[in-house]
Amino acid sequence: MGIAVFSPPLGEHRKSERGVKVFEELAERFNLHVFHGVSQEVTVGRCERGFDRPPRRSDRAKLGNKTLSTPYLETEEERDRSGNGIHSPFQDFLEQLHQKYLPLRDGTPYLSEPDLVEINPDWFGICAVTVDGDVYAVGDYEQPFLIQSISKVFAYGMALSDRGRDYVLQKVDVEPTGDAYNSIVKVEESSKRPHNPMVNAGAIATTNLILGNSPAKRLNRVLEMYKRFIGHKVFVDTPTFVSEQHCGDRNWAISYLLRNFGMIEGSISETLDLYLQQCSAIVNCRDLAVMGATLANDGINPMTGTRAIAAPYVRDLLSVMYTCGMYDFAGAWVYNVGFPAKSGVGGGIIAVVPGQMGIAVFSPPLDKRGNSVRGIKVFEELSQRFGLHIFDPTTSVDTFLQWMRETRT
Ligand SMILES: NC(=O)CC[C@H](N)C(=O)O
Repeated sequence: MGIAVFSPPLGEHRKSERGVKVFEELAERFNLHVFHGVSQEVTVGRCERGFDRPPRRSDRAKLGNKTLSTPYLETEEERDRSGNGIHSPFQDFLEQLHQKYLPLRDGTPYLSEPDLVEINPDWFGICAVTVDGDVYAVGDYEQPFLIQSISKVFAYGMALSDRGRDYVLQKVDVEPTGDAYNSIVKVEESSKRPHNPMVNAGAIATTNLILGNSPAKRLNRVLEMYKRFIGHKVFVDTPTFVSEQHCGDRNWAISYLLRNFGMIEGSISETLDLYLQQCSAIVNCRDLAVMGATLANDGINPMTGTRAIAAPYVRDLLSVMYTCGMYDFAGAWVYNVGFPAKSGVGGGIIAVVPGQMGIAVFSPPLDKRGNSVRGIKVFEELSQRFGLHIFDPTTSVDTFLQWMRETRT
């Protein structure tokens, strides 16, 4: 359906005041949010072409390979290079993507200070984990690297769980900035709160909200949260943390401004340390894909069955990833790729195909916005090839999972 509201009086941001209220209530009452209950089998608005209602399980079964074999690749030969020994045309496609983009040499890896660690610009891993727990992986998917800004999604989830949505929204807004991730220009008194939790200012304010009686206990809670999402313990890379603490004048400046405007409370060094520690956690591409799959699966880790975050907050994380996850490239990403994602300067990009799978790419060379160059290419091609854009009218994303299930052996 289409919905329209007409009412002339304009409220905040010059939008029809009654209009906004009506849409907020409609969305809430009928669960119309596109990321509501992402893992539910039948989702309003995801209609297969040719169906006059959302497809049911039986409809999708009927579609089978017939409809889907045309746009997708056929298996050329039996191969077993994936994370859990799956043979499938999707695995073959990931391998082809890897081969295709490995020679791409654009971009520069991020270093907080020169020669701190060695980063190989040719590291390149791709991993997809479905809500069934199937792993498709290629290249350096087990190479450890820094989670960096991808942590912002998960810290936001913690703040929401600790303080509730209403309180967090008062402290951190959800508006995209169109500025660089570490921009300081939009941190000003009149805005009352940082723009969104995916840029540094908003992320530092978000971390400020995480509960715990001491710095160590707060850090432990963050690490425990990562563990629920990943399925195993993760560690903070101490040299990176120390280096970012030492060289991160911009983040110190942002933090002081935030406190000056009353946007954060308490010790600046305590909050900034926790933020930098959460960024310095070591993960690999497979870990990120599992974290993405957990969000795709309504907050339950498909490998362990553990709930990592309460279901109502998953939608909030996916929404801010969708609108603000790729720094000042977020608009083009939504246009071209069209599913929620978050990048980090460590070279990782995590993405979520709601209800179906998490996908992660790791490749350190970054473009000038701080996004992995190979990562962007891989996601653009994956989205186009398999019609994964959430507004793609030709391919129901539910059907993609079905196809993956049917073609794997
Ligand atoms: N975009 C990023 O990944 C930035 C993370 C980095 N630790 C910073 O705060 O500047």
